[in-house]
Amino acid sequence: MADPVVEVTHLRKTYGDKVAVDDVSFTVQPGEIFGILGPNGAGKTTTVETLAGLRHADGGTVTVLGHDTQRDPAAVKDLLGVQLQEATLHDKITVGEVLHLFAGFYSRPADPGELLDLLDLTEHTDKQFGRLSGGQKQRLSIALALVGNPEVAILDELTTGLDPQARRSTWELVERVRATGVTILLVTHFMDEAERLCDRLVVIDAGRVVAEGTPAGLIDGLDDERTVVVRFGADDAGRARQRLDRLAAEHHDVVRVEELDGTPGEIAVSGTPRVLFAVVPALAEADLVPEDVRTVTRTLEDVFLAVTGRTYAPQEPEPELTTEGVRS
Ligand SMILES: Nc1ncnc2c1ncn2[C@@H]1O[C@H](COP(=O)(O)OP(=O)(O)OP(=O)(O)O)[C@@H](O)[C@H]1O
Repeated sequence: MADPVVEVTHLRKTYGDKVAVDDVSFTVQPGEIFGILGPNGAGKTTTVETLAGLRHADGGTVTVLGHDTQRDPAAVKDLLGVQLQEATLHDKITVGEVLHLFAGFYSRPADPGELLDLLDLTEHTDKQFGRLSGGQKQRLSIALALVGNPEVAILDELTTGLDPQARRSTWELVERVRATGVTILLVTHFMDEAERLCDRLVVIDAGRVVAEGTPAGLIDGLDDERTVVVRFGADDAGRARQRLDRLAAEHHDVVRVEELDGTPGEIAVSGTPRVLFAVVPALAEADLVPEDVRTVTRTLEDVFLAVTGRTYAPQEPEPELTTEGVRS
């Protein structure tokens, strides 16, 4: 395997009594989109800011292409491009001006024209920052992270506040940037974003890594319970529930039957990977024709639930940390 581009080992960072990052380790390989995923306050931004040498670590080491970012932050200045949350620029500065200004800070900057093209900003070159839409501002912030021609780009909460279409086009841009050879460290609290974009990721909760792997590998590593959801109209719902409850008592592939909140008449039947083979004949035999049948696809949210015991709520109130980094 190639030498890692980023290597974080036992990283620890406190703010007074608060342990924001507690013994975090991971490595990022060249050309990867590597995710740092977790709810608000989990310690993601602190991790990447410390990794970039912008904050002082209390323990552990971080190297970027072999350079220790704590001991020698200047050595990584040209190697690492950082797009952090809520970049604010003067309202009157234009897209073209700000890119040229930032390009002047680096020894071998990217071509601003090429960057504008890459990020679909060419037609907005003369637009003032204050007049850009949310999506355009995000694209400019990615361009600014790339203007130094870095080997590694850190993108932090890129799509927060964007509408679904702008999110999807931002995802395509991130893939376009990776295709140029830049390794990407993507910080996000969106599970779907991590699942869609990341080759590998760490899930961070209360300052600690609680899961690590590829999105598919993490999901496949869950137990092999499967769920089928069937929906019935008001006339059949009661009879269907009774039939499925009986099935759960009789059939070893069916473990649980629950009515789902929200949509009346929706019944979830969980069991082994063969649960579907039990449900369909039982319903057919009783002539119960569902209005809808779907199987539940498992996601990183199920991984989070499995490793933390909590439902994933990205905006959940911050966990209280004790000095040991344990939720009190
Ligand atoms: N400068 C600071 N002083 C004190 N506490 C801080 C500081 N910055 C962050 N924290 C705390 O450290 C913890 C981790 O914060 P951090 O911003 O790294 O989390 P995050 O996962 O990036 O969340 P978010 O997505 O909300 O930024 C939080 O409890 C936060 O309140």
